Amino acid sequence: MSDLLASFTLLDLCDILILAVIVYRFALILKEDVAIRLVLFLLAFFSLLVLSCFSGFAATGWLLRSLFGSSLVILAVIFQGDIRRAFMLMGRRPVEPQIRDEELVMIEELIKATAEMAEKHIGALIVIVRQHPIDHLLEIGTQIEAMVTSELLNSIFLPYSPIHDGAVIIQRGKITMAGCLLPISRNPDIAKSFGTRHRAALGLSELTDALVLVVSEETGKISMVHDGKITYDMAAAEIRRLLRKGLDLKRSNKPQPPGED
Ligand SMILES: Nc1ncnc2c1ncn2[C@@H]1O[C@H](COP(=O)(O)OP(=O)(O)OP(=O)(O)O)[C@@H](O)[C@H]1O
Repeated sequence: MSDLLASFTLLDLCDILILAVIVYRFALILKEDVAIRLVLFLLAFFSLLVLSCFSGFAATGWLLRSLFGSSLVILAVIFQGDIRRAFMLMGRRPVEPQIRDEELVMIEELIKATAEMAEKHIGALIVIVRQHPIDHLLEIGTQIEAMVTSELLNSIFLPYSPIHDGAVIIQRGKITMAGCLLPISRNPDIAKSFGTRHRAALGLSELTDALVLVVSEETGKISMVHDGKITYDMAAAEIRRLLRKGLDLKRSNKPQPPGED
């Protein structure tokens, strides 16, 4: 030990300090963005390798030369997560919602109807059933079996229509009921500004996976409710995006009957 200390020079001290800096910088680099990390890592590595060749830093030179031999393996280990992600992205096609033409038409009808009703401040509540059945949660209602069209939705919710109060239910791409009472949410955190129409939408969405569109009679704003959450004052593009996504998820979760795509 005393021999070791006696032969310890200033050069050795610098050598150890350099090693400490390399380890420290290396730890910091790992926290940064992958591309920057890679460039910085390679730059630091080769600069130090060259430096150590022309200086007397034996330990640093030895370490870097040893590392250089297996640098590819080391890089693969350090960046394994990023490399895996890059390969996965390379092999993956962009995910577009898989949605049928009839559903696209239905979505456009819903967007048209809600926009028209919002403009005229006609209140509306429209439930789009996905996987969970909701029949046991509906109190009253009138059975209908009709295509989803903006004209029909507009006329159902007209104030003098006998079935304008309550919710319209859309199942399997058809309007199946109107004038339905939904369970009201008991969530105390719902903003006081939301009345029973919005609370009914929230109540159903807390119990099922249905998507619910609400047009406020008072403000003329359109909201979408799902999973017990409300997105208030939505533009048509956002409604379209969420409906497409929601109906696509419905399909991907559900076992397909034979013959269906
Ligand atoms: N449980 C329910 N299920 C379905 N619809 C309901 C229910 N309760 C109330 N509604 C509908 O909401 C209407 C009353 O809306 P209210 O003004 O209380 O709510 P709101 O959330 O403030 O909506 P708006 O912004 O349109 O006024 C009723 O006329 C009825 O059509």
